[in-house]
Amino acid sequence: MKPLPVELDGLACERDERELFASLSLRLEPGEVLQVAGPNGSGKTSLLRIMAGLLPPSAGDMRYGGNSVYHGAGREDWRRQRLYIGHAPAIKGALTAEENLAWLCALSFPVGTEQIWQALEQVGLRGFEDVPCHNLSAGQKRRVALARLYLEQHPVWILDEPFTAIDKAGVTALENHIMAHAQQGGMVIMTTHHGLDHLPGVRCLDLGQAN
Ligand SMILES: Nc1ncnc2c1ncn2[C@@H]1O[C@H](COP(=O)(O)OP(=O)(O)OP(=O)(O)O)[C@@H](O)[C@H]1O
Repeated sequence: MKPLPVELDGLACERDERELFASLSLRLEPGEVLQVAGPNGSGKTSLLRIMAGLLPPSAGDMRYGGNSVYHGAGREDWRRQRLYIGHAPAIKGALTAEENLAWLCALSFPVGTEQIWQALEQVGLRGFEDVPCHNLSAGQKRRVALARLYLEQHPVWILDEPFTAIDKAGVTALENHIMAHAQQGGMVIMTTHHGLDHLPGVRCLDLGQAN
């Protein structure tokens, strides 16, 4: 499923009465990858949460296919279209990788055990399907969360620091998966301190220079 265009229209964010960014406007088309860059504290996570519809902007609007993602039917539609994976893996330690994925996907796109095992294999977790997640390493926990990118069908991915704690081979595999999603017409918005200059066509929004 191809996404519709995303438009940021004069977005601003204030936290604790400090302006992080203002007058942020841009348009993203299907097939685009946007890297949100900037120093620590510049507002990258805040912007991704605003774009995911989890934090209201202090000014401006964001539209998906022409409808505001903050109100009415546009809000509900946006939540069905976008997959947000935050910088914390957001998985439950007492549950296995398989149970975590079944639970996370049930909210939007119920999946079977076979599909979950295939996704866990894709992220290098074959043999760890039944292990409680508190017994996994930091990188393995993040891989469990990232397995959703192989399971769910959202056209827009919003990823906060997806490469954190991932080893070199895992980074390459994830970069390839992100680029393949874009080549199929999907859209990816992500923050990372990891350089992406080697990937063709990635747009960069630098919050360190946005004001
Ligand atoms: N829940 C919150 N309440 C108030 N202020 C917050 C909250 N979360 C973040 N902030 C503040 O907003 C600013 C931007 O934080 P944010 O996490 O968006 O930055 P970032 O660019 O993602 O940083 P990093 O590169 O360190 O992850 C920081 O000064 C932070 O203290």
